[in-house]
Amino acid sequence: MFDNAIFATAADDLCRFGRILYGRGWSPATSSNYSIRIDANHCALTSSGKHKGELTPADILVVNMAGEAQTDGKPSAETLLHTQLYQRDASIGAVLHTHSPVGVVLSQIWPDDVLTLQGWELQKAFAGETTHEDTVHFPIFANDQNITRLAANVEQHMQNAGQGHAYLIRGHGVYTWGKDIHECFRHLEALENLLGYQLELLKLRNL
Ligand SMILES: CSC[C@@H](O)[C@@H](O)C(=O)COP(=O)(O)O
Ligand SMILES: [Zn+2]
Repeated sequence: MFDNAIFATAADDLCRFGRILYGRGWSPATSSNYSIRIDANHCALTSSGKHKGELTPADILVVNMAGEAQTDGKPSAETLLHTQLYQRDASIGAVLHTHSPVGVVLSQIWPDDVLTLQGWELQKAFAGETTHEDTVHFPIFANDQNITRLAANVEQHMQNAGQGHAYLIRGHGVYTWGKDIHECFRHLEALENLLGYQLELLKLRNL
């Protein structure tokens, strides 16, 4: 079982952040999914197919770490990409997945399977990063409609190369996480801006 009061607070937070992320243009046309851990075995998660700018608590459900719904509703099609993170790291308290134009376009054109950034002050917005002189790595996974296989692919990569702060899915979007929804949102904002800088550099260099 889970604590209903903690779930209700998490559901309110997910609705509030949905309005913010939709307002930024990062979650168009029902895309994206968001979650907040409510205890060791459960998270609050957006239901599948909902408009992210108009979420109400009725659009949020509880899933266990196997991705099984514990309350009424249809869980996000990408539930396993959330539970994969919660299962591997007990310190993760929130996960945000968005479809921002910058993330989608950059992931589509970037030729390598990892995006390495260095030299940007905003890298320090990621927990544990202390200097622009370090490099941050964002893997880019091939998009896959088989989410079980994609989640296994992500887990395998993290076991081999480390967890990092975020990853991209080619032509699809980004996933990032944090100890709570506030840190997770900070990571997402940093990621969006860093990807934007990189895309702008590519444009300028092609001029
Ligand atoms: C509306 S296209 C986007 C979806 O296919 C998916 O990638 C997505 O982000 C939202 O899926 P959902 O099942 O609503 O959580
Ligand atoms: Zn998606």
